[in-house]
Amino acid sequence: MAESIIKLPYPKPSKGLLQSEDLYQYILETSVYPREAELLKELRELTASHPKALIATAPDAGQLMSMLLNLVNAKKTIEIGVFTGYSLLLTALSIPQDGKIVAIDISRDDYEIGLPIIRKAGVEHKIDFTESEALPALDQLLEDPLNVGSFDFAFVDADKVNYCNYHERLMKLLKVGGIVVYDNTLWGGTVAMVVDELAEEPSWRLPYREYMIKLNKLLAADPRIQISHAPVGDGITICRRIY
Ligand SMILES: C[S@@+](CC[C@H](N)C(=O)[O-])C[C@H]1O[C@@H](n2cnc3c(N)ncnc32)[C@H](O)[C@@H]1O
Ligand SMILES: O=c1cc(-c2ccc(O)cc2)oc2c(O)c(O)ccc12
Repeated sequence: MAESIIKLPYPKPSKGLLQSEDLYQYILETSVYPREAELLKELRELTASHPKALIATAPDAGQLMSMLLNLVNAKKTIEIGVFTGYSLLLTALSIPQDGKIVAIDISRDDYEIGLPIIRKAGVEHKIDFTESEALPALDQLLEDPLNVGSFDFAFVDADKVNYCNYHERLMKLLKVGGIVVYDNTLWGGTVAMVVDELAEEPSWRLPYREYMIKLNKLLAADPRIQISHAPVGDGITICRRIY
């Protein structure tokens, strides 16, 4: 109930994706928040006071991801872009006790904000956090032949400029049948905007729009994957490696 009266101080990433913000709130309040694990809610609420709260993974996208993790019985996963750990905790809660997550972020600082809640959830043992640029970290994983074709699931939510580079590496790390989810693939609806509409957008957001358009074309043309471009959160593209 309280959720409906909390006003966020920034435009929500659903902007442009649904018919209205009210409809997005309806989805969150009817179908997402009531099913959200208590400690995930605690982490989301803790993150809401962070100056960069806007970049956290949207809870409706997280809910779909959790279902995908369960559907493929994911045990060995990669997360690129941790921030305070909403999607990380969600993943850790969705995989079995002996599951493992290679979590990569250039900074540990924000991860440490959420870490006490991850510990309270009793899932820290599933997480191998690496403070690094993601590209060299993925290249290092690829050096071990045991990692090649071994991951069930990956979530990419970091520097948009490198998503296409991450894709090439993840195609090698994922097993056939494995899933990679890319976040922000509708970039606030801007991917479909025409020049006049883009004039309303802050200029710093425009390069990210270009990266997402490039990624969307690359994914649509990649015969190694089956895809679904889902308008949840800020848009996610679900890719299943088929060979
Ligand atoms: C959108 S946030 C991730 C949100 C997170 N998935 C969540 O659920 O809250 C992006 C994160 O990517 C990290 N990042 C940016 N560039 C990176 C890079 N080159 N390699 C790894 N992490 C990076 C940032 O430090 C930031 O924490
Ligand atoms: O506004 C943002 C910005 C990012 C972002 C930009 C550059 C990086 O190196 C990492 C992240 O990511 C966002 C995001 O994931 C989101 O869901 C909403 C907004 C933003």
